Amino acid sequence: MKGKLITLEGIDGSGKSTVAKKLQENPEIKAFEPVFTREPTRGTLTGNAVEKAIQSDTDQLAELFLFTADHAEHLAKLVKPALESGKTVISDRYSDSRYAYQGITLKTRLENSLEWVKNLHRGWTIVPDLTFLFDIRPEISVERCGRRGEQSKFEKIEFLRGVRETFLRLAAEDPERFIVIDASLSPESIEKEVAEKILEFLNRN
Ligand SMILES: Nc1ncnc2c1ncn2[C@@H]1O[C@H](COP(=O)(O)OP(=O)(O)O)[C@@H](O)[C@H]1O
Ligand SMILES: Cc1cn([C@H]2C[C@H](O)[C@@H](COP(=O)(O)OP(=O)(O)O)O2)c(=O)[nH]c1=O
Repeated sequence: MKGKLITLEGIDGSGKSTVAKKLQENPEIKAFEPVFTREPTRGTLTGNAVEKAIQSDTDQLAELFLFTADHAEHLAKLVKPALESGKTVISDRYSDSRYAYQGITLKTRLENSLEWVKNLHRGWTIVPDLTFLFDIRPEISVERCGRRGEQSKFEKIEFLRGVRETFLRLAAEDPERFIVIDASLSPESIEKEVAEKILEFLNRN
């Protein structure tokens, strides 16, 4: 039996991690014993490399390959084995983050950068069964990030506007897989909506 892969996507500060944490405590979700994970991975060789790249002025193409190497490692060591043993996997960020972020960072370097980045994944990635897009205006999410205290080089309003548009484009192209969430609402109402949709999906499949 193959398990289901559910991903949470959205720009920095859209509230993915907050909801992921709440889902982990939700008794009805817990009953399915999902594996919670994230990209970039934490504490791995590839995850550490990505962390250093994000904190420095790394070449954008090199950065794409580091994020993609981390995805390969994540798939091989965690996602694939879990799905093969029938488990549900819930990942805070996944391949769509590469399509949206690196699609933008590389847009002046590669012709049709979005397609190029998608093609790089073709043939070996595992496409999620369900993806929640936490949609929010970057003006709001960047302010939230400021309050959180972290600073990523990607947390710039103009840049995140492009990333948001790309995420929305990906969602429009694949409406069967994506559910777009209004991430400007309260954490409680977002968690309720996401949990309900996950339970509906898992009970149906
Ligand atoms: N729905 C929400 N409304 C207001 N603030 C929120 C909401 N969700 C998260 N936050 C706050 O915004 C910041 C970013 O949230 P976080 O979950 O870390 O976002 P992400 O994982 O998408 O980057 C945190 O300080 C968090 O407490
Ligand atoms: C997974 C991934 C993340 N990123 C970016 C998004 C974030 O700005 C940064 C770190 O991801 P993350 O730690 O998830 O940041 P946040 O909690 O703010 O959402 O890396 C990419 O550019 N490409 C990718 O493939």
